Amino acid sequence: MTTRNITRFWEWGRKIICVGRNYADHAKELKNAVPTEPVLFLKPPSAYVKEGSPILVPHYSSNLHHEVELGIVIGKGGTAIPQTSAMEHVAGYALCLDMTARDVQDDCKSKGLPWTLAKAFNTSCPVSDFISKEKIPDPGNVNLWLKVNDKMRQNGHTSQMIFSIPYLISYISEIISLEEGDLILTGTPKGVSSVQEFDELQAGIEDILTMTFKVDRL
Ligand SMILES: O=C(O)/C=C/C(=O)CC(=O)C(=O)O
Ligand SMILES: [Mg+2]
Repeated sequence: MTTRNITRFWEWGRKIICVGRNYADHAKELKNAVPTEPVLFLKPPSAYVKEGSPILVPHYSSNLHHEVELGIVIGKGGTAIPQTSAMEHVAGYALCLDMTARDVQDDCKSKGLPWTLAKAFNTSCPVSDFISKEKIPDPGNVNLWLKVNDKMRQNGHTSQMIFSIPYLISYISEIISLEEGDLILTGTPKGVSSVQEFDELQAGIEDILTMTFKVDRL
């Protein structure tokens, strides 16, 4: 029997639950109201891509955006997890990108359709190596940044989140039971912008980790 290792959670085929509009400055830059409840959507495990492989622009989009986000790796599953014990369910963290076909998302929004085509395509979730819980003692207090071709585009701080990590774990798990190996993307700070074929994206979290991805087109 092969044993699964949580440090390679992206190979487990588990859920990716994404939180949207969790930073007021990002909600405002896209002219959205600041939410009073978390906005949720999903990506399939086929969205994962690791460094060394490219982010692919979907053939039906001409405006692919980067969104740098803190990912929470679930280590212990549960349903209706209380906020007070939520952090006991966290195995660790990952630096993630929520790649978004913004033109497609705008079209879906105007037609009242779900965001699947805009958010869930192959390679829409570039992910770093696993970051142990010990390396981030306070996940609500870390700096995230992203550069495109060496130019800083996003430079935010998780202290700016509207809904805290314990609140998100509790809120999500009441609706969608969490399982070991699931990943929660906690939303992006301001500064999202377009990327093109051949661009290089570099993202980092504090002085803990950086990751680099090239953009390609099928
Ligand atoms: O409502 C919109 O126009 C866009 C929302 C998002 O893409 C939400 C996120 O994914 C996020 O805030 O991280
Ligand atoms: Mg996002």
